[in-house]
Amino acid sequence: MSQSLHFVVSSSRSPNLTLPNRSYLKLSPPPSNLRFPVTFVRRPISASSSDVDSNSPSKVLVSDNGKGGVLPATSPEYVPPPSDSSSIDVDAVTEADLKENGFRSTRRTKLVCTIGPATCGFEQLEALAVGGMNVARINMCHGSREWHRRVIERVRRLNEEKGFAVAIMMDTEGSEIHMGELGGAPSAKAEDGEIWTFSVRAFDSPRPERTINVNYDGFAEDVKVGDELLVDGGMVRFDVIEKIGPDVKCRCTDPGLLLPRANLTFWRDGSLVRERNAMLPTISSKDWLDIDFGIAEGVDFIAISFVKSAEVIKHLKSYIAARSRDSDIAVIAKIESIDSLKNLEEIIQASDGAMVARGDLGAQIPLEQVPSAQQRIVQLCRHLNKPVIVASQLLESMIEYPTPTRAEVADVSEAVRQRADALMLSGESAMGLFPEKALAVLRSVSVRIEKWWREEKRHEAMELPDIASSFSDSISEQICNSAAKMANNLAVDALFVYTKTGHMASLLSRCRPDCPIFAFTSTTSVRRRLNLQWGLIPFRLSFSDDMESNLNRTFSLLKARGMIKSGDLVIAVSDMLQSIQVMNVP
Ligand SMILES: Nc1ncnc2c1ncn2[C@@H]1O[C@H](COP(=O)(O)OP(=O)(O)O)[C@@H](O)[C@H]1O
Ligand SMILES: C=C(OP(=O)(O)O)C(=O)O
Ligand SMILES: [K+]
Ligand SMILES: [Mg+2]
Repeated sequence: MSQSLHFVVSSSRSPNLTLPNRSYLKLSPPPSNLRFPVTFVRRPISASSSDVDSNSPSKVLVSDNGKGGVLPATSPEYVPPPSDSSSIDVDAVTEADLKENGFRSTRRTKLVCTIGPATCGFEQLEALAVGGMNVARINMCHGSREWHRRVIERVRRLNEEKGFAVAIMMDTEGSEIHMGELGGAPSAKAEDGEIWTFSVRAFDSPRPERTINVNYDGFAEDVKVGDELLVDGGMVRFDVIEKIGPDVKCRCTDPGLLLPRANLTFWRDGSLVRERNAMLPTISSKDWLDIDFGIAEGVDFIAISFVKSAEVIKHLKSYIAARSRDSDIAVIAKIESIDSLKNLEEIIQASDGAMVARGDLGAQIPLEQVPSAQQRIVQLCRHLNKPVIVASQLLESMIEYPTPTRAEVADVSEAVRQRADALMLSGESAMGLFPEKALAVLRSVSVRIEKWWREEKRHEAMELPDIASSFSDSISEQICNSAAKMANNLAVDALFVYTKTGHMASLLSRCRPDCPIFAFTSTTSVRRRLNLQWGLIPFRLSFSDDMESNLNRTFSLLKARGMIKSGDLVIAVSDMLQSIQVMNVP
């Protein structure tokens, strides 16, 4: 059976348009001069595309025999066609994935990799991109600006030469209290019962034995004898036993390895001590210099550590808007402090996205409260239509071992099941022994859990609240909600969205539909930014206000590359023409 359908939700959108009433939103009958004959064919989800991974980047590529490795989906020699106004930009890995596995099995959860000494080379970065890295994160806590500049350059070159759209996220150091450099040593071992001195004094090299420099001047004033000092949220513990001027003497109670620049917190009667250190600025003077660096380098995201209030986010956004030409750097609020949990909704509202920074969060609130905080942050971000990253210790054991613990796989699964936009690797990719394998685990677990969720239809009946702030936005939101619902009900192969700013694409992503979302946008920076959002496959394509010609061009370009085929069922929406169109690819 086939029949013709055509949904058009009225005409074009203009910011100044005042809409008379809601009857404006209507489904028009098929016009007699229907130029898009729409054939609607019902078919089962599994009819055409395989949900099973084959030899693709989505396959489980990690083996614990020590030999397993990432099998690149494409040859490293791949050179994408030159981009001009008549072409479409998509990376080789996505292209191969779509061709080999069909739309259904594309990965929806995005992957962020922290770049460090283990992954900063061009080939290493390329291996990560081939392995599915969507965003490269540089952490300004470590390394020099010159080091970070070279990483950014390599990622940019990779994008240009190989057609990737890997975005760059710069993460600020923030005013955290941390240890100094250990005089060049990679680590220092603290044994049970040993007395160590923590001091704001700077020491000459070589560092005196059992002495640690602390970066915060008020340290000795804030701590009290009897406090507990936690290194890296409890990897090593000390009791404060004596204060002598700037020096704080501590006895080790939980032995372990001290790493350079490890984070320090102190606890009194079971709670985090918040004295003068609570007054430290969220963005330090060093952070402002790093932010200037990030703006000059044109990074895509700036993640702000230890956010306490929405004000700091608003302040930074206006700073960026005044300095960055296109002001298109997105600001990500890292939720990792008690204050950020208190002001969560307004912080997320003010930001362009959030990160559940579980490392420091778990050092600021009792560990057993971290999972519920994570769930709350992920849900709130989805309600407010902000991308959310779940970060820290997802595969911590893979810093040293080629295979994850079962508990780590369960943790990754839970984040995917919560439908977070993105998962992040920290030490696993920055300085671990198996960065590509860790990425492959995130990839295969994501694909498998997403598939499970679709099969089981584990849609929690999440009623998304209305978030539009204008009637025009409300139309976009309703169109996207309806289009996503239709896409599920009709089991379409893909949603297409033509979007200039990316807003409509994010509204579709927010619905977490069963099919992938092909997001067509005319600028490379928007394309890169969309790479952080759940379910979006961003393409760069120059398009016009004429949806008919956009669709025809897209179909022929994608067909020529073998990424779609005649008969695929597609729903298209756009932010120029507020419409929902259902059609088979001609
Ligand atoms: N640019 C870098 N240079 C050197 N080491 C780095 C760099 N980035 C990250 N690392 C290493 O990887 C570890 C994990 O990274 P991350 O989680 O981002 O930092 P942190 O542990 O300080 O919060 C760091 O502790 C550090 O040892
Ligand atoms: C991601 C985090 O921040 P950073 O790695 O910068 O400490 C965290 O604390 O979990
Ligand atoms: K940081
Ligand atoms: Mg942190």
